[in-house]
Amino acid sequence: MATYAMADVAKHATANDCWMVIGDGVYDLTKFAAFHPGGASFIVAAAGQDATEAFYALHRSEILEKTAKKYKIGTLAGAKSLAPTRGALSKVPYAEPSAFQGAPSPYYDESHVRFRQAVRAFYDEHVRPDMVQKDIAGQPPSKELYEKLGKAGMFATRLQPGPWMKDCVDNCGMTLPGGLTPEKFDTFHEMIAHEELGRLGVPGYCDGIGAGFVIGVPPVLMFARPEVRQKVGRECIMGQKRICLAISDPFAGSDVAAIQCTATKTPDGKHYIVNGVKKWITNGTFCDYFTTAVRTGGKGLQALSLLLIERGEGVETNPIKTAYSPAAGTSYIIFENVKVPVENLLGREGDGFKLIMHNFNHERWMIVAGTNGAMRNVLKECYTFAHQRKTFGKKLIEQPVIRNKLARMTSQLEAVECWTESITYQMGVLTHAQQAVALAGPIALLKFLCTRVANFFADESAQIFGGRGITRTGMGRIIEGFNRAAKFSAILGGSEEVMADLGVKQAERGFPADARL
Ligand code: HEM
Repeated sequence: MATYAMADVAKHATANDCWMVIGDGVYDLTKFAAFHPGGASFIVAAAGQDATEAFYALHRSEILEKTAKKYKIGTLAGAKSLAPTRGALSKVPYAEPSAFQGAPSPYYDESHVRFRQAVRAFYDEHVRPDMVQKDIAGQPPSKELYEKLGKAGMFATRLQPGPWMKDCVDNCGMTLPGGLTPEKFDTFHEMIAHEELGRLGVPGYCDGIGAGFVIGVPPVLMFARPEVRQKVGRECIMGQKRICLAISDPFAGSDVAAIQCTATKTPDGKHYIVNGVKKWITNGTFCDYFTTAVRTGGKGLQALSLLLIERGEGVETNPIKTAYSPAAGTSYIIFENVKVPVENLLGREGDGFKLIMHNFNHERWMIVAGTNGAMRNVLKECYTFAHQRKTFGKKLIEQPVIRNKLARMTSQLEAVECWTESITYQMGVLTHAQQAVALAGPIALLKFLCTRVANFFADESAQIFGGRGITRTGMGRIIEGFNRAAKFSAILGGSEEVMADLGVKQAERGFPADARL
């Protein structure tokens, strides 16, 4: 591409011959002006000039990569590119957890930095380019994308460390991001994997990328019979098949004991016949397997079991319209006389509640990690916008009221992240049984805190962005999307109220009988 001086650009300063500079690029916008969504007049007014500041006051960088690409005719001599680099860590204050902006930390080493960059670069290349359009169109991630994600280890690294990772590396041709090995993979790599997906800032489409997998496959990997475990585990980790977790039904959300869906054994003892309904099941509209809570006996928690149901006769999945995109595949599922082999029982009959609880701590922690990632991105957006946007003749960052909002958001997120790291460390060193005793309460309280802070973020970030914070496309699209989805984390995996109560009740268990003021 040609290199121009500013004097060359200045010669093309009319509606019929309209060049301008944005960043380090020289654009000929003569033909585009009439199609400009903001109107032709702005383009013509900037003809022959360096429009960088005006452009960034009103647009996101991605517009240059997409719409403007075909109008780029060269670069400006000596100018610096402002385009974000694929996979790069941000230098915007607090846009990354402190260890990823150079601060020392006991939790991370160089492999975590490489891993975060590789995961981000993968998403930048394979997901970011069309995620917004697909989210708006309500189109779930394609089968091809699922397989690409599987092969690149993007699903495996969103599971707890376990033998399944090495199995897929050794036997299914899977590689791991950033040259990681299964032996090196730990709970912090996993936390980063969840954060990075949340960070993409398109909650509906991104939940379409395996939100069902991360909660649906662990019971299969841990409690299925060996043949079922290997087959289904590999298929799902490699992205060839899709799975979801079907616990809630219309009468039972956080109140798992009220589940009504039944599974009755056939007289020959070879099958279960499943009847019932499940509601709010993420990824249900497009998945192949359903890890399902069913009632195999009478009433109460002891009559619950977990069953792996394959899509087939008698399984009907219908979309539920939620506040975010149908790309997440949120579903209402009807099981009508579905025949399921008894080999698909996970654990033993009556173990359902135990297995669900086993999964819940991890699910709640995972929701926290994803929400933290989303909040980091919102914070980055807010700091950056506050520098780009001018009102009353000043940049937003020069207004004390905006700095106060940033201070409150930053300090709250830093506090949540530090507690998340501390619990992540404990998860990595405690056995599962120890975690169930020691971490159920703290994880519940962490989720409670995290989603309260997310609520605060939703509120304050929209105030910083103003009208753009309530607009689906354009500069504030991430803020608007975050606002629409912030409630999901506060409800899914155990509501905020249940989390708070559980946390304190768990603490009560260890209350010393001799404690006095
Ligand atoms: C390569 C050059 C440009 C391209 C490709 C471009 C593209 C766009 C697009 C796609 C939108 C709609 C954004 C949305 O989804 O809300 C938009 C809006 C707008 N653009 Fe541009 N634009 C360019 C340059 C400029 C320049 C130089 C100015 C003037 C200084 C300008 C002023 C505006 C305004 C005022 C809006 C309305 C959006 C708002 O107020 O938030 N544009 N532009």
